Amino acid sequence: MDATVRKFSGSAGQDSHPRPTREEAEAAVQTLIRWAGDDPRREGLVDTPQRVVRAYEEIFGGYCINPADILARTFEEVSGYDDMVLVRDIDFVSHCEHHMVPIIGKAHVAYFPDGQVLGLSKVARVVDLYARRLQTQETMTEEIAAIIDGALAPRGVAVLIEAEHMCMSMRGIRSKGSITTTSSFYGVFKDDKSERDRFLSMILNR
Ligand SMILES: Nc1nc2c(ncn2[C@@H]2O[C@H](COP(=O)(O)OP(=O)(O)OP(=O)(O)O)[C@@H](O)[C@H]2O)c(=O)[nH]1
Ligand SMILES: [Zn+2]
Repeated sequence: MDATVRKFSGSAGQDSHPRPTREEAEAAVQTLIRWAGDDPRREGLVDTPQRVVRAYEEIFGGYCINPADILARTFEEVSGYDDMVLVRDIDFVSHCEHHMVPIIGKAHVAYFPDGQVLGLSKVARVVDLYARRLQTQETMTEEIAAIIDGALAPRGVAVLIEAEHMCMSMRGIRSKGSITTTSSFYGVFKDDKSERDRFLSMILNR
């Protein structure tokens, strides 16, 4: 595959959108520096376009990872364990797709296994993958729940995300410290209020 084409895109379905070259991306950063009112030729800024483009490769590296690969390995030898598995307080930094500034938060992910469990780190890796794309909090919440549901076929999945949006605190309304909560429930968590409440009490009463 052409290295300039993103292999695994986000939810917008841009799989075949060719990437600009590194030089084009660096030139765009130079333009933004000039737009901010500074001189991209001065010493402190001269290497900034290269740095920003390298940083973007890391911050937006989630487009190049296939979530199915992360979740491909499961374990069945868990002595019949079939109660809730909850991975709580998974820190993430994402970027809002409207302003491209950080969304900083925590994700809590639970599922009810049906014969197989995931490696615990894989849950955090899935959160990290979707965080490293341009996002809305709602989309990210739903994507995490849907990929775990599809890959593991568990009896239920619950995802709750709490995050602060820098686009609300550092600009615009400048409302600091407001936290947005989103959740997505599948299977048992959707159908059984007592299990949903147990999940919520495990993460909210801490
Ligand atoms: N639903 C949702 N909205 C988001 C998220 N991140 C940012 N936003 C909102 O996206 C909206 C974009 O609104 P616009 O009116 O198009 O943009 P804007 O003029 O920059 O809006 P203000 O932030 O109100 O200044 C804003 O209300 C943001 O708060 C998110 O994850 N989910
Ligand atoms: Zn925003």
